[in-house]
Amino acid sequence: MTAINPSILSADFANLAAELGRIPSSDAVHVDVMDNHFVPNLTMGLPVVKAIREATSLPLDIHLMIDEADTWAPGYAELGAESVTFHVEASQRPRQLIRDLKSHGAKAAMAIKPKTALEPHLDLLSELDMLLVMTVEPGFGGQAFMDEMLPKITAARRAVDDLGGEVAVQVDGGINRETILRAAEAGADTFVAGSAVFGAEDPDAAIEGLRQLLA
Ligand SMILES: O=C(CO)[C@@H](O)[C@H](O)COP(=O)(O)O
Repeated sequence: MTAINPSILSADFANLAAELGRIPSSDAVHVDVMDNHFVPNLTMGLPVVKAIREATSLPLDIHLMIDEADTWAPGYAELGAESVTFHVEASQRPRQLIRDLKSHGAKAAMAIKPKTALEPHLDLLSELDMLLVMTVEPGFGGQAFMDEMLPKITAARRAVDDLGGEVAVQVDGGINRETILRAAEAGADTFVAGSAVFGAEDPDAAIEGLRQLLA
């Protein structure tokens, strides 16, 4: 099963409800929460994500690029997100956090930055619903896909397959019509795309276009 999750970081923030209406065929809406500490950019927090939750019936895939994930992440699960992704670099007790997210009914996902090695964190894999391999330095949309992350995606896929294949492997950053197949062939199954979707005249057609490339 593959999924295309458009990132609203590239949407018009002054018209978010209307923008959500332009992506009805999304598998989930990817929401980038940034705190200007963990990453050098600031987007939104719980009140805005709550408003997004109320403005759409699409599942929400929350990507937290924030410090103190252990404190803040459960709140996003509580408001009804389908999945909540925390960065392993921002959690002091990831195993407990995964349990907390699940106890609030959300899927638990963990992200790793490009410079973070995967192997030291693979012991958490069996408890996760999704692993996000960042394919750009987190913080901004519109960056180029880092081909040097392909081996990390493959390593993640192998580790997931060894466990029985229940954990999704998500990629985020620079995913577009040129790069999506490379990421898929390396082992990704869940694709976040910001500028490739919201930069298109018809965002929903852009989602369908990406899907067809994977078919
Ligand atoms: O998390 C991030 C950036 O840190 C992403 O979700 C971006 O929003 C992806 O944008 P594109 O690279 O697809 O334009």
